[in-house]
Amino acid sequence: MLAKIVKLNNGLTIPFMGLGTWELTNAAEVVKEALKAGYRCIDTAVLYGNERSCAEGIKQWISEDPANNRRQDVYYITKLWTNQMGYEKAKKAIAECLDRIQGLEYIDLLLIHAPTPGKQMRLETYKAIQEAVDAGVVKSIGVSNYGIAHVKELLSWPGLKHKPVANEIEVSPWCMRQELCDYCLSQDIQVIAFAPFSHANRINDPDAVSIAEKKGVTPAQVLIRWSVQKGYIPIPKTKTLSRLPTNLDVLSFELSKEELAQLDHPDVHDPSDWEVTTCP
Ligand SMILES: NC(=O)C1=CN([C@@H]2O[C@H](COP(=O)(O)OP(=O)(O)OC[C@H]3O[C@@H](n4cnc5c(N)ncnc54)[C@H](OP(=O)(O)O)[C@@H]3O)[C@@H](O)[C@H]2O)C=CC1
Ligand SMILES: O=C1Nc2ccccc2C1=O
Repeated sequence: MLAKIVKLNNGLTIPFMGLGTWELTNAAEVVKEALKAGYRCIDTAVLYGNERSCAEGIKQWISEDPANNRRQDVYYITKLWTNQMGYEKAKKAIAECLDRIQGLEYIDLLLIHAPTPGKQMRLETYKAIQEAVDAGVVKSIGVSNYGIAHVKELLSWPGLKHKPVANEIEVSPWCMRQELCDYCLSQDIQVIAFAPFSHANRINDPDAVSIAEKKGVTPAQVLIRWSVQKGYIPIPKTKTLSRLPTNLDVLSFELSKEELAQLDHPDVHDPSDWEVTTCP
């Protein structure tokens, strides 16, 4: 039986999957409906331009039933964009993130969106986000799109005070990143798996479709379940309200070892978005 929450290396927990919000223009509505359907983790970013709207959806959900829908039951993730890196810029950017979600009080997980601006910027930014944890306005911190070398750089940095709890990276059967995922998990860093459908490019994959038909579920559920069974935290996106409950319903069935192997494509590396895990 898979747990609905995953323990982080700082003792806190994160829901077993989340809702992606990239390109959601009606984020408030989708987020509120997702929470009503049972989602408890929302992934946004400064880049997406919808942090305010995501927060609005969370606040609306809380206000509909404040006795049962509580702030602490929702896990809110956001990310600093590459032009907000560097110590001073990151400090300012964190204040702006908090300002946009007024009423939610804190960010559950703040990530550095990408390693691209270079070592000095990465570590200066990390210093700033560590201070946000010390100030109590951010509960956990982590990274995104970091490769093994970037994670090692951070773990061996003398200034490290709060270990990253997660690395958000693209992972799907067509972008398995086995070495990177294994390395993160070996360091007790959770893998948040973005683009589990490879941006919908792979939703009609014949293997996913045939396994789905056999089990009476959708190919999307099969791909999300693949990620969960690998030990990752998938964050599929949908703007289609009717897809929210089925995408979340992945704990009621199981993929066999053979089915997992049928889906695996260890020799394929086909990222759907960007590939920056190997940048200097
Ligand atoms: N840290 C980073 O650098 C990155 C992070 N991310 C995060 O990961 C999230 C997920 O990745 P994303 O790129 O959105 O791609 P996904 O792999 O989640 O695919 C989303 C697409 O799948 C479609 N879809 C969703 N559910 C179903 C279903 N049940 N049946 C058929 N089609 C379906 C959606 O269509 P529709 O919406 O029309 O229903 C949409 O077109 C992002 O939203 C973002 O939060 C993504 C990329 C980079
Ligand atoms: O969700 C995302 N989609 C993207 C496309 C390009 C770069 C970053 C991202 C995201 O974070």
